[in-house]
Amino acid sequence: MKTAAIIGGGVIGGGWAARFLLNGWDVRVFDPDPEATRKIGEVLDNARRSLPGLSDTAMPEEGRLSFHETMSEAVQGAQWIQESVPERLELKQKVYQTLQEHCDAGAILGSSTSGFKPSELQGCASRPEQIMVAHPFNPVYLMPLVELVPTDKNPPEMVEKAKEILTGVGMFPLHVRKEIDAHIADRFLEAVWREALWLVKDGIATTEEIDEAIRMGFGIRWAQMGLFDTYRVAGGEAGMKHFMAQFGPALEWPWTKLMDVPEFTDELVDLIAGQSDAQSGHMSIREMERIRDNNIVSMMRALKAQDFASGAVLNAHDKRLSSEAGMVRCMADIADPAQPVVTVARAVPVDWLDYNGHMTESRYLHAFADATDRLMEIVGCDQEYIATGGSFFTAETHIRHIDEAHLGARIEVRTRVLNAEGKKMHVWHEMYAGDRLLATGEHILIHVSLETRRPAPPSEEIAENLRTLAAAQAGLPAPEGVGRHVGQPR
Ligand SMILES: NC(=O)C1=CN([C@@H]2O[C@H](COP(=O)(O)OP(=O)(O)OC[C@H]3O[C@@H](n4cnc5c(N)ncnc54)[C@H](O)[C@@H]3O)[C@@H](O)[C@H]2O)C=CC1
Ligand SMILES: C[N+](C)(C)CC(=O)CC(=O)[O-]
Repeated sequence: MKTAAIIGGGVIGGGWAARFLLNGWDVRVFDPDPEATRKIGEVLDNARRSLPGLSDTAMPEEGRLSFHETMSEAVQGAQWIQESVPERLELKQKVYQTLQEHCDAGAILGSSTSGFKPSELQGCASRPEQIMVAHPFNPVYLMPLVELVPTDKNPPEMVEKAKEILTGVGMFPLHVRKEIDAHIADRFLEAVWREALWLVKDGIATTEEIDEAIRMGFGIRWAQMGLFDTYRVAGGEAGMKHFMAQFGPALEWPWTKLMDVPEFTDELVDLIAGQSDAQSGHMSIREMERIRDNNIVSMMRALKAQDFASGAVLNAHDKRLSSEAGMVRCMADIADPAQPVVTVARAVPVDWLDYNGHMTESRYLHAFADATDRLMEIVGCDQEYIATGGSFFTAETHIRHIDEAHLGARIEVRTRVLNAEGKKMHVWHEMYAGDRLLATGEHILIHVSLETRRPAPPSEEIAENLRTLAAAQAGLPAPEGVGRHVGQPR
């Protein structure tokens, strides 16, 4: 059993709890705050409505969540212990001393610290080799990045194990090779934060104007290509050297106030907080979290389609989840060919919804098209085969929309091959949420040559696999609604 202990269940600990739990781990929480159960419950509600939407395959069954009165009880049986107590070094060191009196010597202790170096955390620990920084980003259940900062006290196999575990819960562990205050990413955030404080303090821009400057421009660019690749492209055909030649001199100009820190007076705090209230005070933090989560999921799903940056991390995680869930990928995986084959299992993501608050009509076809793609792969019409010049084109589709699906609903498509003769394949999909039939899709596909773009016979292997499925499933009752057309009299 995979078990994680979460020590400190605030903003970040709650996010870690959701990340592990929704990826199938049992999660044991210790937090002395009497409100911790409620707070984590609310974070979990948000995670449940957003995280499954990042996957194009079903997430595993949730693990078990438990709350414990003591740290010693919480760490029992945990292979991963994530410390997310407030950012105070002496508090964190004290927590490690207690943890190490009770936890397994082989467990990994990750710290969420935004800025302390791992050597500082290991300072007075009895087993420093267990402790490393695992610095996440908020919301931890959606953001892939975790800065993993070990020291030379951590055995390399423990560092590898840590990477494996973090990858296994869908994260992107960035190995920070040399420890430094605030790691890599927080140094940037700190620089931007400082500059922004100056702009507000000096009355140049409001908090809202600064946010617009980020979200309408470089924030979008950074999310997909980062800093250096973005500037390389900005250098035009001559690339990075030209970019640096053009903008290098600006380093000498007064383009930044980064060397100075604005004095953190009550006046400055009130100025920023007042502008921030005016900007977004009409929304609750939970509401803002939901808006943020919808946006992040939609943007990352767009990157998924490009298999790029965080989208590539999500695709790799989907592959792992799909194989762990035992999704059928080839004929040999099919346990009983006489039964419909499960070709899609997933949650309804936020970008599949419409103004009626349910899965929009085109996404029914999207899901059925994914199911057909999976069937093609199963019978041998996979990427490798397609590269040889054969494929299927869809010639006709009839969808019946029978029931609604809402955000986060787990849907499953069960597929039958009704007929497969020569170049033609007749497919029947049924989409379910639990026992509820949501839709049926009936499709005729024609095998084609990608060279002539005309019908052509499939390979003998594909033809044989299709015949096998059609013959095995022929004993099932004819599907209700098969062969129907839009029959409304004029
Ligand atoms: N908030 C953020 O944006 C980020 C914070 N971090 C880091 O995560 C850590 C936690 O920060 P937040 O979650 O933001 O703080 P938070 O204040 O939301 O949560 C801290 C939690 O720790 C609990 N706690 C206090 N003493 C404890 C103890 N002795 N044992 C167990 N729990 C205890 C508190 O009751 C509280 O629920 C910090 O090290 C912070 O630097 C990392 C990434 C982002
Ligand atoms: C502001 N912060 C230093 C706590 C930020 C982080 O540590 C990471 C994040 O999520 O922005």
